[in-house]
Amino acid sequence: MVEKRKPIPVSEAVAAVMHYALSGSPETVALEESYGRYLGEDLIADHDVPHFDRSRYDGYAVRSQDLTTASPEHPVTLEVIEEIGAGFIASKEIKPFQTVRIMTGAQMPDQCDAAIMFELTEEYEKSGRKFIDIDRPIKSGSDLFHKGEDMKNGALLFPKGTYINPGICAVLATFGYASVKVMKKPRIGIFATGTELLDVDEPLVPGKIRNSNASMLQAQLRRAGAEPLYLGKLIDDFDVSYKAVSSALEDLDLLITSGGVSVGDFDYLPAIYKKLGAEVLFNKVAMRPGSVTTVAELNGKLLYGLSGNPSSCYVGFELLVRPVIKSLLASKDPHLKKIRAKFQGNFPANSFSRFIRSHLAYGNDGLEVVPVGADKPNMVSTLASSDALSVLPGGSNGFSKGDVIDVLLLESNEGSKWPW
Ligand SMILES: Nc1nc2c(c(=O)[nH]1)N[C@H]1C(S)=C(S)[C@@H](COP(=O)(O)OP(=O)(O)OC[C@H]3O[C@@H](n4cnc5c(N)ncnc54)[C@H](O)[C@@H]3O)O[C@H]1N2
Ligand code: MOO
Ligand SMILES: [Mg+2]
Repeated sequence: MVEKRKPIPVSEAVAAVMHYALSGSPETVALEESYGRYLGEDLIADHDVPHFDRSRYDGYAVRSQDLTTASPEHPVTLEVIEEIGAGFIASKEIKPFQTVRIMTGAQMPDQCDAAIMFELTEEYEKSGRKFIDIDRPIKSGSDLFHKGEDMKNGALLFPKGTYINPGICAVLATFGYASVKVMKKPRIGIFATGTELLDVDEPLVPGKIRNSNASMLQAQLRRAGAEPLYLGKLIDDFDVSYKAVSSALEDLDLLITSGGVSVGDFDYLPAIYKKLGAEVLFNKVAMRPGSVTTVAELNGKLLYGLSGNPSSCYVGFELLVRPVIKSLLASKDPHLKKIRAKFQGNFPANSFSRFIRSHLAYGNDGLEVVPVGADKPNMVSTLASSDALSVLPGGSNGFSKGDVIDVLLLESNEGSKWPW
């Protein structure tokens, strides 16, 4: 008789896997390799940025107290005594009613407290000496980049686990990090099971389909910040699959299989977990797609039996594998980013929670979430056009256009804490 599985709520499944989420360790990479990685330590400013007052414009460095009476009728005249390009510093003391030409970004002379752009001055020569006229008062501090205004010495800039975007690369360079401590990429193995599977470069034949889950999972793993190790496809044979799974575990943080996890005659994963002595945390989750998602634990390592159906595999990954990877990457918000948006579909009541492949759109009245098409679990086309999942909790009366619902973002580097 076929085994009757007891579905557990999505929240319980998430809690069960997060119980085994380990913290990862850091490694050092060159700054140029750090983009897209996650900080392996808190980033703390060890000096002010900028570390000196700088001119905002190509113009003149002035002493604002010289200009308090300046007006179009009575401009104030200053003598120009030298010129400072970016990278140079003043060599002379600037006395009352003196000024220096200064270029954008150059260090302000100590005696000057403001800059004024060339365009607001009149320059002329008299008896071989250079002068400018200024026809307005200048506030102390104006048109400067002030010492420490960007980042203050001692400030915690970004905590460990922050995703390194191009701006953080700039900050790292600013503080002299030629090499950067980043979190090691979790090493995640993938097997695609199914005798029906053809390799991507094989021609179609009756009864067989190309293996799309392996490519999809590798991309999902990369998007989550992990290093995928594709270990190949396995035919639906117990001995072959058992041997492959048991020998793969050693060198991995976590193992994913796709397919072979339901109650079919050739679904061998449940029996493999049994023979391995792994503890099955759950083998049915009250969600669609992905209800057959099974997770087992062996010596603290998680074995994910994701569904063979592409959409079920995809959703099972995003809800249950991604947060474990993000924890290994030191994220404090490891779950998919959750926002609220106006639902643009109509779905009947369902006892299982539904995660509808969707697109987030910017409507005239705010964010809208639009189901992208048929929601059958075998479909890959709808995955291709999804950047969000509409969350329709189980046990409700159904959802209609205009309802404001939870939406999970698939492409965001931000995340959410649990519970959503
Ligand atoms: N009697 C029941 N039958 C099924 C149930 C159930 O509860 N009772 N659950 C259904 C649900 S829901 C799902 S989802 C699937 C899950 O099946 P498995 O995870 O065991 O996966 P397979 O049977 O191996 O394959 C399912 C489907 O996916 C295709 N597939 C598999 N691998 C790949 C791949 N790498 N790339 C592309 N497509 C793949 C495979 O050919 C099948 O069509 O079970 C239902 N049945
Ligand atoms: O629930 Mo299955 O896992 O739809 O696709
Ligand atoms: Mg099956």
